Amino acid sequence: MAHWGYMTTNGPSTWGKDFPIANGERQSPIDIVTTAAEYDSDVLGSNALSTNYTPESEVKLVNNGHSIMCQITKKGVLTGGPLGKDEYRLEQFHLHWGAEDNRGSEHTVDGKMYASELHLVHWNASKYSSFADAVQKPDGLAVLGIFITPGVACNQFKVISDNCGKLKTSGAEMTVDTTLDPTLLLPSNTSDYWTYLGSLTTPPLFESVTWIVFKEPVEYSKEQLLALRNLVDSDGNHMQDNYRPPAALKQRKVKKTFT
Ligand SMILES: CN[C@H]1CN(c2cccc(OC)c2)S(=O)(=O)c2sc(S(N)(=O)=O)cc21
Ligand SMILES: [Zn+2]
Repeated sequence: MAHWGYMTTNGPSTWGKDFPIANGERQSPIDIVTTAAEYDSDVLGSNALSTNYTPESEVKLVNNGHSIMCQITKKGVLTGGPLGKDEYRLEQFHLHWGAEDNRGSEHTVDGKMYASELHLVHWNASKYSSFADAVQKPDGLAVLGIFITPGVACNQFKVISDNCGKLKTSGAEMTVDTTLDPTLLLPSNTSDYWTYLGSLTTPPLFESVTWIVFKEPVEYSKEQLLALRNLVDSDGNHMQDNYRPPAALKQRKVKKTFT
């Protein structure tokens, strides 16, 4: 098969050919229907979600042909909330975005799409020995989803948006000699989120992700969003609209931590 992507010929509607799990029981993203989400105080209220990230001393950026990714080298831990006592290690973060501000996020909220969505990918280091070991396990991964909306610039994201111009071709990598604290990429309110069991939103679409999607969006400037749209994908086209549309909820419940 031609390499998967987001064009008509290789996009989300074709992924089921090579990745039949595309039509599975716990696929992501989903449309979050806010009135159907269930407040669940015992599981969520008892131990708050907590992040303990170590700032990166240098920033490793990769254009992987589908997104721009930052490889994490320091020890960063996510635990609590739906993850219980398990400690999930931060592995990488990347984004999905649209060609215009009216689209680009993967999760939607009552049908509303945001301009972009940032994903911080973690693996269950309490139960598995490596990312590769965890990536296919039903409780192997946890991804924080942060909605991005046009507004003021996000200072911590500058190191990425300022270097997109040097990562214009698929496979391009660079290391920027500056620090980056992933904590500062999160919204100020990290108590209010939706959570559900889902999957990777790209091939191989493994059903191994506990999704945690924050209610509060983060603002990026127009210039920062434009920088993402100037990246080039593995087919040599402008990398944009690299989002999968919502999949069926099937027999799942979305939980929320706020009333
Ligand atoms: C291309 N994108 C995926 C890359 N991955 C990957 C890397 C190595 C091996 C592997 O399977 C064998 C998968 S990944 O696990 O880091 C993730 S997370 C994710 S998302 N959008 O759901 O947050 C997409 C991808
Ligand atoms: Zn993603």
